[in-house]
Amino acid sequence: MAAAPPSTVHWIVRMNHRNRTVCFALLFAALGAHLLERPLGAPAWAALVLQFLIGPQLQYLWARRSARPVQAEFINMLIDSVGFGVWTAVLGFPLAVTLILPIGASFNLTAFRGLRGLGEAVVATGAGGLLGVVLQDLVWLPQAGVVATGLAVLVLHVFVALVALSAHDRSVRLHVARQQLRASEQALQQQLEQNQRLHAQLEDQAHRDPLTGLFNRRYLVETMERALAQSVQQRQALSLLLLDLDHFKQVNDTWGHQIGDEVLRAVAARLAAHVRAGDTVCRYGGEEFLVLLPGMLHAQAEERARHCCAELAQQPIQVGDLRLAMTWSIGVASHPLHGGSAQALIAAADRALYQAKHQGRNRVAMMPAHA
Ligand SMILES: Nc1nc2c(ncn2[C@@H]2O[C@H](COP(=O)(O)OP(=O)(O)OP(=O)(O)O)[C@@H](O)[C@H]2O)c(=O)[nH]1
Repeated sequence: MAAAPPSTVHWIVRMNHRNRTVCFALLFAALGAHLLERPLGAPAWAALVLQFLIGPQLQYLWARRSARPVQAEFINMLIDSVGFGVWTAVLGFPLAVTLILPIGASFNLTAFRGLRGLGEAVVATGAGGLLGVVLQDLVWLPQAGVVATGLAVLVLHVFVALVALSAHDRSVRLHVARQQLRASEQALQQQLEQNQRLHAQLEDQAHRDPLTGLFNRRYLVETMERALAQSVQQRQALSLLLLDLDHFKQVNDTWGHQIGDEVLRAVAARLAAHVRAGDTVCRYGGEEFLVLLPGMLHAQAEERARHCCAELAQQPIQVGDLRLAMTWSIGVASHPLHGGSAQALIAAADRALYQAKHQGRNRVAMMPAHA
């Protein structure tokens, strides 16, 4: 069965309507029993019916249609308090009624409006009492019959029980709502973390070459600008190696493009395995790679390049059963020796690489300072 849609009537209006309907019916009986002992005529009965049987429904209709239902309900509670005062005085201040009606009025208004509500309840009930004295003169009949007294005490019990039930119901709902809120907060947090992971993954992918997994040229440009700025600031050297596989076209032509891809992957893995933590290895072009070496002096970079050259020349690339002898031609450039910008350094390394190729390949070359 589908759950009933939540009511659109404010919960204070609903709760007071339920409490009034039940308690006022009992109050009608309790005050009616007093009236039987003190016949005050038809107008008193009419007033009793109006306030305690018809009143709760009229008050509810008015409050639920009001643009400000809580404010309307507050006025309803003041009307209740004035009415209680009038009835207490008119009936001659019978003991039980004199106790429970002001208590009920104060309890309700205090629950909704705090200390201010308590003051308002006292004033409204007192004003009602004065009005009752004006209407009826001051009568003093504190004694009442057993039925009237018993009914009055029953009303107080029922009223307190109804209010306690509402408080319990609201605290249970609050607890459930808090748990739901916590669960959705957790779900949101997880979603956020997943999004952050995805974002980091995507960002990493955007910086990677899909074939070799090395950084791509775009990433290199960004990184090199940063690394250079840092080198200038810290007055440190920065070197770069531009490596190009020799006669790579022959691999493709002889063994096919797929084997060529495997060779590129294998040389990329070797390069990546031989760098320091802060170095950046990237695939610069087809069979061209670039290694950025922050803090490395030119002589050390040259040494590193020679090591790369020797290592590849001595250890052929293994692709399945194939052992392919490959060699590097490497151009070396350094900051500040060959310039202060990424563009100048790459151009110097490129010229050196061209020289290495021109001189017969499988070698390292570098340009003179600021050539
Ligand atoms: N398999 C494969 N080949 C590529 C890739 N990118 C570029 N190439 C090939 O790399 C080869 C580069 O050839 P060239 O520029 O003539 O250079 P090379 O044969 O290495 O000769 P030198 O550099 O002069 O020693 C071309 O055949 C390209 O098709 C790639 O991602 N995979």
